[in-house]
Amino acid sequence: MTEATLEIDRLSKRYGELVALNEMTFDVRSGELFGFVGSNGAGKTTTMRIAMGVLATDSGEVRWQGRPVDFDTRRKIGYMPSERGLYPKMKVHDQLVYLGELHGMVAADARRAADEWTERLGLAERRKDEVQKLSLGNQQRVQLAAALIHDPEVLILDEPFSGLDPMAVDVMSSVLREKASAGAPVIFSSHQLELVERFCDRVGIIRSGEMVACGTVDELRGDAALRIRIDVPSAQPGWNDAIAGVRLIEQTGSVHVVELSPGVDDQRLLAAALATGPVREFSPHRPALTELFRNVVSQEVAQ
Ligand SMILES: Nc1ncnc2c1ncn2[C@@H]1O[C@H](COP(=O)(O)OP(=O)(O)OP(=O)(O)O)[C@@H](O)[C@H]1O
Repeated sequence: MTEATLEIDRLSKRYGELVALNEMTFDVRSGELFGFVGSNGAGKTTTMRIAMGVLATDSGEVRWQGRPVDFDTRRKIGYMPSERGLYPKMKVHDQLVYLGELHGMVAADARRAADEWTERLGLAERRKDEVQKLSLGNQQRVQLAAALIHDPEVLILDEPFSGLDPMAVDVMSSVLREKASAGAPVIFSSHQLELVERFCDRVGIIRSGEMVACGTVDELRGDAALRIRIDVPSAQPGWNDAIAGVRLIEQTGSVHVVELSPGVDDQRLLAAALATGPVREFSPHRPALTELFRNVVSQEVAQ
């Protein structure tokens, strides 16, 4: 394990009978953008709150640079809670300076950082406004500034993109990428799977408090069964029935997406397709993260 890694090691958490986390384990490496996804109630917020130390774990450990996260280490983490944690009546700039000082910055440094981040995040005109007078999207920008003000070594962000307009998504994305490029591990939760797929280096899909798939989107695809997209305009229904291990997933007009069981020879399928007449398309179908996610969720239902 490299030193600059945030390790989430077998975290378990119960609320009475409810198992919120069951040995949740993964790591986020230096310079990496890690997308943390899962259904509502899967355990994302619980994991992040434990990692930040605002919630106690029943068992397991969170480590940063090989050492358990403690009070001092926590000051090196930038955290954006899902419930948002700003003081509504405090002015934007004052609030950021105050939060910077809480993290141990001297006032002049905190003021300079508040100037820089409000500028960078498009809030320069709003510095003297009370937070409660800002739109939700702008409050979220302030929340991001609050997570960044003390130049943290690690970023843990709970749904930072929810409710942002496309311009704000771009600003948020470039800031997070910049922090990762500077060496920080960046973990964020999101239900916007297209964005996660486009943006993250690795993705962790959790289900019922456990990590069930973790890796690059390509690696996650590697675990999925091979799917092929075939356009056979002259085919009659049942044209592929003779080949065992081929399952029709969807059909739109003459375009079929089929799934092949392990060991099924795709060339036999191609021969069957050619036997129907012209074949306009025959290509591996690369499932999007949304589809991979649905597969994981449907396994949950099937269990
Ligand atoms: N304080 C609490 N008391 C009891 N149960 C709780 C508490 N906090 C969370 N839970 C439960 O723990 C489970 C995990 O919740 P958590 O908020 O971590 O999920 P999540 O993945 O962040 O969900 P979402 O995508 O909806 O934000 C859920 O079943 C939730 O109802």
